[in-house]
Amino acid sequence: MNAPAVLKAQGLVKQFGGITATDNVNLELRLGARHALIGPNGAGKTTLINLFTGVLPPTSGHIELLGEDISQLAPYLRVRRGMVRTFQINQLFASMTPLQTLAMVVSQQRGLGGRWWSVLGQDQAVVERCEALLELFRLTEVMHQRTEYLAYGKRRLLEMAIALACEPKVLLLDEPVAGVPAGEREELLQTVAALPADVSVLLIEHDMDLVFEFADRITVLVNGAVLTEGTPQAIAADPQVKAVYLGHGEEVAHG
Ligand SMILES: Nc1ncnc2c1ncn2[C@@H]1O[C@H](COP(=O)(O)OP(=O)(O)OP(=O)(O)O)[C@@H](O)[C@H]1O
Repeated sequence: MNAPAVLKAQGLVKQFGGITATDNVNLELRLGARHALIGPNGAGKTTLINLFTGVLPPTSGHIELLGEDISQLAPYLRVRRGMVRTFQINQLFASMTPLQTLAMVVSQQRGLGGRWWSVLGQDQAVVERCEALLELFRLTEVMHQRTEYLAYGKRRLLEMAIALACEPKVLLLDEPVAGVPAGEREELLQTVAALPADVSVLLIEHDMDLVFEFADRITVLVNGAVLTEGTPQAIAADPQVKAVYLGHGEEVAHG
């Protein structure tokens, strides 16, 4: 039997003036899924993520998180209910270290508010959670370096660690390897592969190698609408998908 859906879009529409950026999208992310959302430039991936997170209100349609309608909920309340996203653009605190950053987020998450500096080193549970996150995201060696001096790949890892520190049930991963130099890619790919199994992940990605390595399910978005959805094998073999990608100078080179 299928795992239950943790995130659902039902008849989701977003119009900007005359442009329909999201066109009656139905999508289900299942518990523990490794689900990728792909589509050529301008297909509406970013708009869909903004609808999920609540940054944009839908023109019509509904979004359900863990069985509850969250369509009207403010973005921070969606985070609190377990849906967290990472960002394509670096939004890190340059002058803080990975340890300080994570201590702040973990403390906040545990209701210890802004007292992270006094908590750090004293609250064993916070320390242990930070250590585990630093380890999982391969940041232990650089935990005392200011973020502004970290390699780009390490900063992307820190972004993911911050997202995980929010204890998500649903993680929206926005292009985790975009712009990462070849030498730092492998570490990132391995880390994405090692994300906790109970966190359901929706990956938005242009990199087809990562999509096909990672995903057990793929949704293809074209002109704001779902073109098709299926297993990686089915998507790679789909002539419609090939046509869309070849038409945009990209390639679905797996099968
Ligand atoms: N704020 C906005 N106002 C007007 N049109 C918008 C706005 N945001 C997005 N669009 C339009 O909606 C469509 C979908 O854009 P979107 O950025 O969601 O696509 P995308 O798949 O994320 O593209 P990319 O892969 O290039 O990031 C495009 O035609 C875009 O021009």
